[in-house]
Amino acid sequence: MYIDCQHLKIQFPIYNAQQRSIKRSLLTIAGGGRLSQSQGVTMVTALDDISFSLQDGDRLALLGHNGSGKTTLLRALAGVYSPVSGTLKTSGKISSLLDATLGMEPELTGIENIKLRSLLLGIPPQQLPSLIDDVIAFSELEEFIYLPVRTYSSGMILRLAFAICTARAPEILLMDEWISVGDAAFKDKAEKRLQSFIDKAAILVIATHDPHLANRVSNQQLHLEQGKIL
Ligand SMILES: Nc1ncnc2c1ncn2[C@@H]1O[C@H](COP(=O)(O)OP(=O)(O)OP(=O)(O)O)[C@@H](O)[C@H]1O
Repeated sequence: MYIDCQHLKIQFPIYNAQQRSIKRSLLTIAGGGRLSQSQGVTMVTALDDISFSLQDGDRLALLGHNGSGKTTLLRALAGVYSPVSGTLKTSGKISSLLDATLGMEPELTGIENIKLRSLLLGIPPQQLPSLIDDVIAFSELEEFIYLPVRTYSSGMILRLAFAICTARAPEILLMDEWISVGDAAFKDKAEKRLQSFIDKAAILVIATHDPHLANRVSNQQLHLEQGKIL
């Protein structure tokens, strides 16, 4: 498994920055050239000339101030954004803990949501019964697992989503900050499961503002500033 990223550039066109005065003031504020004009459209350069390679066993922490490009890089790795230039090659199944509750269907029961997620994650049907047992036991939702998810509290939805997302070992794992789930009693249990889930990943990329966490979980760090590597 690997990630090979060379000279990656990601830009966003902003189509509604129409007024000349807005454009001029934005371009002035931006300094370092992150906002530019192309054929009358304002472009934000979120990432510019990003190169790195990761192999099995690598744990990369992305550090940087708000707006430095960490989330954009994770989304590009997940295939959400295509590069304007540069190349991004990956080998291995990518799992992302960017938004655990994404894709949860409120009208379906807990059990049905587990089945739906398993399908989306490509889990073989023969593994489904043990996965369902594991998620039910871990999430502690008991008989609520047979009710529609819209009847759950926000904490119950998070428990279910977290239990599903962390049920199978990932190959390449992308995380935006360290996720924290549930009340005090559940948090300890969730932390242990998360740590063992991360340990099983061949490659980890985590964005964080916390240098202590970065030192604890990573063996490589990338400091971003205004979309570039410092
Ligand atoms: N969909 C979008 N459209 C336009 N600009 C965007 C979009 N997404 C991100 N940007 C811009 O790209 C830059 C990088 O944003 P990004 O969300 O990657 O930063 P970040 O390092 O994750 O910040 P934070 O620590 O606040 O989460 C910012 O200037 C932001 O305004």
